[in-house]
Amino acid sequence: MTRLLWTEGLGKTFQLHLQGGLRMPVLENVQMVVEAGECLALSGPSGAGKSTLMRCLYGNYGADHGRIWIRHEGADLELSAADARAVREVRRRSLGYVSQFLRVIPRVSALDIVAEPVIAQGVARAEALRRASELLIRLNLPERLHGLPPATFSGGEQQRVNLARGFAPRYSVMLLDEPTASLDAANREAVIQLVQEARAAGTALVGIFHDTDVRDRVATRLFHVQPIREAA
Ligand SMILES: Nc1ncnc2c1ncn2[C@@H]1O[C@H](COP(=O)(O)OP(=O)(O)OP(=O)(O)O)[C@@H](O)[C@H]1O
Repeated sequence: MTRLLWTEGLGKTFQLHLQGGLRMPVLENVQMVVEAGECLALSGPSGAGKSTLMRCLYGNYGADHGRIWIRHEGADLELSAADARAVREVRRRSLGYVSQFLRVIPRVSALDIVAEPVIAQGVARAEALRRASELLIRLNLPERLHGLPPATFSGGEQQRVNLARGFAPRYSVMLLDEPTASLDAANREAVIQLVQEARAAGTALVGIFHDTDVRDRVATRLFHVQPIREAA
């Protein structure tokens, strides 16, 4: 099997400067591997560190201990040691992140928001727009909304634009943070299909799915994030 994203002894401690420098260890010695075609669902109680782990994997939080590796452009790259330019390149080519909320850009249409990361990969604009439109239709976003900026869209509509933007570039590794949180049954189904197609194409996915029905249908494996008992 081909591992696409993995950690070695990953640790993360927050330091609370406003609380006299109190140290809050959240992740300790995390050994996680996700292979091509797998969808790993992070489990563990509220506050265990699932979102923190996702943010470390995307490079938003630095790791205090251990390493994070990603398969990028045919080679193993240590993401936890990569400089900002290399992280940007990994995010452009290999690593996608679908957060719960869309970052709306004033005056940019839903279609352009979805097509933008595809164009950034070097795909021709017409093809990127075609892919964007196809995904928005699959996610049931009414066509009259495709040309409008999503600032005034409903929460569920914005989340679907965000999902389309996440899936359009066909990254080899995807991180999904509650991708179905504000979706109705039909749209949850569309997301489940997208995850299954991505897996079939060899994508490795890591997700937080609080909806257990969705989790049972998309996850190939659970990864338990162990809560740490005491603050140091
Ligand atoms: N930026 C931060 N600064 C300080 N502490 C933080 C920060 N982010 C998270 N934490 C703490 O780390 C712990 C883990 O939080 P995290 O959001 O990763 O948990 P979670 O497992 O995703 O929880 P939930 O299922 O409720 O979303 C919590 O105790 C939280 O208060």
